[in-house]
Amino acid sequence: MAVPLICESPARESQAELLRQRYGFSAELGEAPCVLVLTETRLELRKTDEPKLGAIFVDFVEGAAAHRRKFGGGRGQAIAKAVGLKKGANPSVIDGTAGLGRDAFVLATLGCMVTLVERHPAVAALLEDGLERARGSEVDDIAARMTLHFGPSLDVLPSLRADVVYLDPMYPHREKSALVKKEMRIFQTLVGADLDADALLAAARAAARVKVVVKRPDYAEPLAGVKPASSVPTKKNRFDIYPI
Ligand SMILES: C[S@@+](CC[C@H](N)C(=O)[O-])C[C@H]1O[C@@H](n2cnc3c(N)ncnc32)[C@H](O)[C@@H]1O
Repeated sequence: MAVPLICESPARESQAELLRQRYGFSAELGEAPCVLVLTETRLELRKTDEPKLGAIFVDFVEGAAAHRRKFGGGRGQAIAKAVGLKKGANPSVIDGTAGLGRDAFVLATLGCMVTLVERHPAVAALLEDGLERARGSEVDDIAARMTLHFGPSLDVLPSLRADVVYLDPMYPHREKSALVKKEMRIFQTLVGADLDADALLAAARAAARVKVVVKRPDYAEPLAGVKPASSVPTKKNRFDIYPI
């Protein structure tokens, strides 16, 4: 079902129409579980039957992204260690499952050139909007290191090459953690589980010069059942490392 996109700002109706055409959004609200709303200032995703959950949007300038940029631990963070951000080394990275771009933003903040690949049209549109708002802001230089490709990684990866390919596919949540954070609930309604994720490992290996890094929940099997050479653990996840 096409995600509807409605426009709350008369001044931005032509931009809304451009987004509908580019990503195949519909102009009718219909009975879709989620709706994109173009407000005066940003693009938001809302869950239609649970409006109290609030909205999802991409914000690289303020909020959690700003907090992590300033106080997140820099190159000491597990993701930086996994990707191989040693002193002076800024590997190029393809993020093959970009989502809301949080991990990609962390890597770009630390100096990596990051190519983001996202196949879900609503998520790609949110990312595009977040990147646009980052331009000309205090994180302009970081946004300049991020390039977005809309499409499935299995199609896009063969034409790309980078030192590291990073993957973070959605993983079916355990029964008990079904009451995941409100944001995840909206996101899961929209995107669902990435049931074809296993196929990504081989495509990622073909595109990477140095290594593939896969983020997994700590309780999850390795991607495609392939044992990594090593892992960097965090509180709830781990980064599995596959050297080339
Ligand atoms: C768990 S989220 C990634 C979160 C991301 N690491 C972040 O920091 O915001 C997974 C995302 O990958 C996307 N995705 C999954 N498989 C993909 C594929 N084969 N090609 C492109 N995007 C994919 C999903 O649509 C979803 O948005």
